[in-house]
Amino acid sequence: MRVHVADHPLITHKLTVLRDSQTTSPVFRALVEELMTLLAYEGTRDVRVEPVDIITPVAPTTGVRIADPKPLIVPILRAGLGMLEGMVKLLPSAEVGFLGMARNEETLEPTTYAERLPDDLSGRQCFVLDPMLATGGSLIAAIDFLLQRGATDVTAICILAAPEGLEAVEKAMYGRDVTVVLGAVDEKLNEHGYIVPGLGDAGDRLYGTV
Ligand SMILES: O=P(O)(O)OC[C@H]1O[C@H](OP(=O)(O)OP(=O)(O)O)[C@H](O)[C@@H]1O
Ligand SMILES: O=c1cc[nH]c(=O)[nH]1
Ligand SMILES: [Mg+2]
Repeated sequence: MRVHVADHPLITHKLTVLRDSQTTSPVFRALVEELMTLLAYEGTRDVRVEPVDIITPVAPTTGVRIADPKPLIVPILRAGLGMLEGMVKLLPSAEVGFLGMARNEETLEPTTYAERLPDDLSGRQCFVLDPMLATGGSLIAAIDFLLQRGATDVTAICILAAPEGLEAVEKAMYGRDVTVVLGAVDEKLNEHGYIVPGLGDAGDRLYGTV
């Protein structure tokens, strides 16, 4: 498994505003989308392309286009939904599938409550979107799901991770064609499984249930 932590002052700046408990839901939503666009640049570095012949006003040339089968973007509901728009802006030809997952706040175990994905993902390149990688349980379950359906390579894009969760994902995905792109790796998890310093509950902050 490959891990890439974005190291860019614009990302760190936007992350600081995102973390601030005074930041309102509308601003939080806008920042998640902007951060997604910046992380997508890194996350799509290995997107598959194929050659295409075109004619410019001056001369014929060969360029590239996103290859078939088109990539599949999979936001993990709810919080991953906040990242979807930023990703489809950069990859408008991609297909979108959905996984609904909720972490039990006592046991910290994830459950999958909704799934809307193509049955056969053979040969598909998948991009999983979830802002938070805490214990890693949700991301491991989501990636396992896609690999079992035949996905060949999976890139997860997360805004924040805890070192404990990242290690768990690395262990679970050892030897698999999986890449994790992160905005930052924070200090630790607290006793409630929250990322410290983190940003709180991403789903609640996006959709205003606090
Ligand atoms: O790494 P983990 O310990 O599994 O935690 C991370 C998960 O927790 C959050 O979702 P949550 O379960 O709060 O659902 P929500 O997006 O509906 O708020 C987050 O968006 C991840 O999916
Ligand atoms: O810090 C955390 C951990 C899990 N889910 C979140 O939304 N935030
Ligand atoms: Mg939540």
